[in-house]
Amino acid sequence: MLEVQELTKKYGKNVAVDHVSFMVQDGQVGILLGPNGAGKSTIIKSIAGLLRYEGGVGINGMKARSLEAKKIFGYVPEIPAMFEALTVREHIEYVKRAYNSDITEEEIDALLTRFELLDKQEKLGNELSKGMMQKVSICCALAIHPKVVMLDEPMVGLDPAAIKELKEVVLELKEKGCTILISTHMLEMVKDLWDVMFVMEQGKIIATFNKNEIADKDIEELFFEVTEPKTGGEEHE
Ligand SMILES: Nc1ncnc2c1ncn2[C@@H]1O[C@H](COP(=O)(O)OP(=O)(O)OP(=O)(O)O)[C@@H](O)[C@H]1O
Repeated sequence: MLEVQELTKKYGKNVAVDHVSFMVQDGQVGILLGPNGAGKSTIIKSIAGLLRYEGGVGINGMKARSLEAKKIFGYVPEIPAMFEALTVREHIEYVKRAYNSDITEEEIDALLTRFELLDKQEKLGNELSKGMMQKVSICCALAIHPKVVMLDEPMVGLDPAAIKELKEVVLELKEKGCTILISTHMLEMVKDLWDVMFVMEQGKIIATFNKNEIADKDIEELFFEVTEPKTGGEEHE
């Protein structure tokens, strides 16, 4: 379970995230949606512990900054960061040891195969394309057998095969009872994945939708219902 309480982040005088609270339950996929600059990455980076913020973040009932919480928490950043001198496989081995993960060599092989990295496992971090880095970053997050996973714009830069694989991985994690939070503005990509959707605008959550409460409405329909009237109205007045 992921719980965010009254999260506020200011960059100088700019309030990027303004008293935001939300919750994603076990076995649910939460989607953070919103236009550029809405505050999605700031929320994600705050949850991941990369920023100082006001408010509270809970991971399975533990404080997000605690070591126990970090052990069960996988994070795929918007911009992947590689160790230049480690190979693809060494990245995963490194994470395995750092987190004391029980992932087996066979599972690592399977993960690399899924993301078409098996034949690239000896490539160094500084020899990878952006998409390959993104895939390594996803594999590293999965290698710790996480209970909570957060993905910041994960589809950007991935090829269609990797997008398909990632969607399947997300659904498998969900089946296992993991909590997943995905930040995106690519509505189409998360259509079949989401359980709860938080629509952001200017640092605030302006609408929350639960999939089981919205009948057969389309995710795009819902998004534009809450975001369009303001801009549309202004244009016609
Ligand atoms: N390091 C920073 N220093 C100062 N202001 C920042 C910084 N990072 C983000 N901001 C500001 O915080 C606000 C929210 O930005 P954020 O990156 O969280 O939005 P986003 O919803 O993730 O956007 P995008 O979809 O473009 O990634 C914006 O006004 C942005 O200019």
